[in-house]
Amino acid sequence: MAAPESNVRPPHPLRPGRPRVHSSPNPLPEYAVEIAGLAKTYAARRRQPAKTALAGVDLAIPRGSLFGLLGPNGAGKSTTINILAGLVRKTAGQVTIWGYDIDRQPLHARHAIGVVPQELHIDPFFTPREALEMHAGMFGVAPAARRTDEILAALGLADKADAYARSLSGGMRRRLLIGKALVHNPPVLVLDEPTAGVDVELRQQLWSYVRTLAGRGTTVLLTTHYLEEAEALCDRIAIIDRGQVVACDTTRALVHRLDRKTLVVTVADALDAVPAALADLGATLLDPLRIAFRYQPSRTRVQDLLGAMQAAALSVVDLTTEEGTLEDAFLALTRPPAAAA
Ligand SMILES: Nc1ncnc2c1ncn2[C@@H]1O[C@H](COP(=O)(O)OP(=O)(O)OP(=O)(O)O)[C@@H](O)[C@H]1O
Repeated sequence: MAAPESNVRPPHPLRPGRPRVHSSPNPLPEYAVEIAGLAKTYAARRRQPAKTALAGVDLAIPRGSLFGLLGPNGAGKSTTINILAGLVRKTAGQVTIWGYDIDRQPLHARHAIGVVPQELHIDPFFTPREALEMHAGMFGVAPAARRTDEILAALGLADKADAYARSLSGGMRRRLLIGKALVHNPPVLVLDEPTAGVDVELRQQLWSYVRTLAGRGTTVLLTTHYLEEAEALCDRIAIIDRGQVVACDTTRALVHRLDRKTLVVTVADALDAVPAALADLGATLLDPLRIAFRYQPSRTRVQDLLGAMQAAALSVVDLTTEEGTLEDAFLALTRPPAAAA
């Protein structure tokens, strides 16, 4: 499949099918998506009170990044994505996609983005080939400029190109939805929970395809509930909670920021309990031969912990250290429902 050409403007909405080489002085925006002060309050309906889903979100997604948007249920992830996709109207704030303001240049903005929705809704009466062709038509991509066969092949759907969509498995449907989001060759691809409910093998396939797209220059924004997915795929992550961004950093820095590590020491002789001096340093007994120290690397040196072991006349046989995980960072940064105001 041809590389999405990030230096090529999406097709002009009024002159479809003819992507134009960007002629502005700043052909490649520094940020593929910029969001400032984004707010959304869903209006009250019947017995439902008004609901503020986003309360001033600021996000800058660097061009070419694989960016993860994480957050607990109801945090505002889908609302953010639906605003980018033009499906939900924001209450306040500014959004640009590939440099196009979604209020002032909505058609350009929409052509710069492909959105893969969470729901696996596919019209059962169209084959994958027909579905892609129709979608390309909707975006005004001229027949000669369409890449239907390329996309079907890249997504492993070539042999199902002319099958009824209703005969496709869940995984194939998900891939077809990705294909639909790519027909107009957008520089920004948004995946809302791309691997929810898919098996391990397909998850690996999708990850690999997402990495390929990112490697070719497509900016990818994905939401996921699977923290290991974000950790494995994303170079930057924003954590959103109750409509606000509570952290936004490189994946590595987020984990590092936790400032928590665990040192596990194996001792030569079985213990009934940790000596009091070690308990004061945060040590606990994992089993009679292993002591765990949970410590903050910024405050405590491993050398000091080992010194305390020696002072307690314990003979060390082996030791390992464990970093915090993204899950630890996520839990530390988001509030459980009970702690909510
Ligand atoms: N159409 C709507 N009308 C009223 N409230 C809504 C609507 N859509 C979402 N909400 C509310 O807005 C808040 C944010 O919802 P949103 O779907 O954006 O969160 P999310 O982070 O995507 O959650 P999840 O991970 O569960 O999909 C929630 O409290 C939700 O109930």
